[in-house]
Amino acid sequence: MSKKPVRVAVTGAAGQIGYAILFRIAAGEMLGKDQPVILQLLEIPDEKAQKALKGVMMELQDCAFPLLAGMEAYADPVAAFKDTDYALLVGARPRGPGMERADLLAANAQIFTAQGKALDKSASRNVKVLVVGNPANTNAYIAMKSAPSLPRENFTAMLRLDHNRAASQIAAKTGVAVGDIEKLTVWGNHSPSMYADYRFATAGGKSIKDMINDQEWNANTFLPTVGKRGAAIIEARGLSSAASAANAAIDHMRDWALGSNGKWVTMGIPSNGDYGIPKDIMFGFPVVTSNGKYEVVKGLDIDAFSQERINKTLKELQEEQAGVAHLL
Ligand SMILES: NC(=O)c1ccc[n+]([C@@H]2O[C@H](COP(=O)([O-])OP(=O)(O)OC[C@H]3O[C@@H](n4cnc5c(N)ncnc54)[C@H](O)[C@@H]3O)[C@@H](O)[C@H]2O)c1
Ligand SMILES: O=C(O)C[C@H](O)C(=O)O
Repeated sequence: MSKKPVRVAVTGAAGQIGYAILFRIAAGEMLGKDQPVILQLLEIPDEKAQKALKGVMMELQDCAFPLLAGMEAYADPVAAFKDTDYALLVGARPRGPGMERADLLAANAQIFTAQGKALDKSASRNVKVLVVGNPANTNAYIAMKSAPSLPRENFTAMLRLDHNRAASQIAAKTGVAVGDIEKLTVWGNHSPSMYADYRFATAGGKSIKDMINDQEWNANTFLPTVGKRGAAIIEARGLSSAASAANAAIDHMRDWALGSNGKWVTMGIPSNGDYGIPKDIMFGFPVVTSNGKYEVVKGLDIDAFSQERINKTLKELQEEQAGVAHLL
């Protein structure tokens, strides 16, 4: 017997990431090849954006995806999030060349307050929310705080792109297959302050740290490369990353919904106080997922270098949070 369709809301559905993600969701790459989906697509109430969204929907229709059980366009978040089981909050103002993420805070705070309230009002009580729109951690924090009747652990931010970028840089450095890398994580904010940590990582049971054995490369090449990758892509394309961001969002939601089979993945989640991160800070942590839930990997040793990096990214998040406190 075929499964009952689930509802997947995607905001910013006519944008770049929307165009890269919707077809993959409808093809079953996010929730499984046996899981029908109904897409609830939100765009701003603007004629051009709504028309572009209609065009994307025409293309989705033309794919004749067997798993696409329905789709609808919306301009109102309360309607778009009605009964939704998954919400991918992508729509936001993307950073352009030379623009700092902090500049985006105020503009995006309004969007995520309204969307948090809308989720609170109309989404499934079990909704899994992933915030992709930048600044992703703080936007996720705002949405969570604006949705007091939903469990706080339902709100997450995307650190998976940083995780995947880190894995690929390590694979290129060591020659191991990227798919063999395990126990990698990225702590903190989705910003250049994030701390990609390969101290526990292995490939084929061998320590990545021992293979690299070069702290100078870690501090002066690896971390800046991963941290500034988003800016490097903007510089190269004139547009922020889209296909790789969509891919990371699919990875994040798939692992959350279907489990990571014991493997570590990185998710931005509201802290429960682990590793000294104050409660509710939306922070990248190593997690293992199963049965639709995530568990922080506990008991990892934090050395002096790591603590310094974690403190730096935490401080940035606390400053971002303080910057929006008056809106909550
Ligand atoms: N977390 C990450 O790793 C990561 C990676 C890449 C991009 N991003 C961020 O994702 C966001 C989207 O990127 P993009 O390239 O798709 O941008 P885009 O400009 O191509 O598309 C964004 C879309 O969102 C829509 N939108 C804006 N406000 C909205 C609202 N309130 N409700 C619904 N829709 C709204 C816009 O009309 C637009 O169509 C940006 O904030 C970008 O910085 C995050
Ligand atoms: O930095 C950005 O605004 C783009 C995005 O967050 C990215 O990491 O590619």
